[in-house]
Amino acid sequence: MLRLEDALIAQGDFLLRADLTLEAGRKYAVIGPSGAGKSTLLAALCGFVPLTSGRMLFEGEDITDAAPGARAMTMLFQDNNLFPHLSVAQNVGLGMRPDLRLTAEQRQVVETALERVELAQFAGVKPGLLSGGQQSRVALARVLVQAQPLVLLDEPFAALGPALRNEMLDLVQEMVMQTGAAMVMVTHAPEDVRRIADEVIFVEGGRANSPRPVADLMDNPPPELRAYLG
Ligand SMILES: Nc1ncnc2c1ncn2[C@@H]1O[C@H](COP(=O)(O)OP(=O)(O)OP(=O)(O)O)[C@@H](O)[C@H]1O
Repeated sequence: MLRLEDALIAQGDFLLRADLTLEAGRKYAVIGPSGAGKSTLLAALCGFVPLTSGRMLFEGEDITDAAPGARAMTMLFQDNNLFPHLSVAQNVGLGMRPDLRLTAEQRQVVETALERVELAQFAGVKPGLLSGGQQSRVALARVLVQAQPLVLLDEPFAALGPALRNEMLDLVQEMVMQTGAAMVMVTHAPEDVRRIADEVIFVEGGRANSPRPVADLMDNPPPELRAYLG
């Protein structure tokens, strides 16, 4: 589905190389030491950081220079990126139309997404009045209404407690299974890897390695991964 071909990604003096393929409907965990370039990889995938060299292909089409909004993917940020002056429903609606001129049908999609994350009763409320977990669910509902084939998550639930985090991870899983989307999630928690992912992208030493099946990699980690896992 998505191919990074001989890619070189630069953030200031930091360089990351990647040559890998993501398959439709698969779930990938991105792991690696702090500062290894996990966020940089996601930022490049969704177009916030340009490739210095190499190409990115989506379904065979060259999207190397495509603007973030023109890519068939959604990014969920750690801070949820909610607008405090808009209601919960409006924050979700932004996923469909940035000018919020929603048709009746689109409003129905928003309502269904809010039901899906069990927040229907908070549709008219400002996000500031919600708990951290509820705010994460608003952001998830916005991902849901966008219905893109690739969902990128950069440590989305790091600020939540363990029980709530697991609940959110399960909800994300359900969502991507329902929509058939592929998912790429950065995580610092090795225990999340088996819970959420089919495959692991290990980022280390200036390289984002090709995805490997979870069991294959976690049961027989190469020395660098063993050192990271501790
Ligand atoms: N905007 C920037 N300008 C310059 N250097 C940057 C910028 N953003 C990140 N870097 C550098 O790029 C490298 C990779 O950072 P990145 O955030 O991708 O790592 P990470 O693996 O996601 O780390 P962490 O697990 O700590 O979040 C780091 O050395 C960082 O200092």
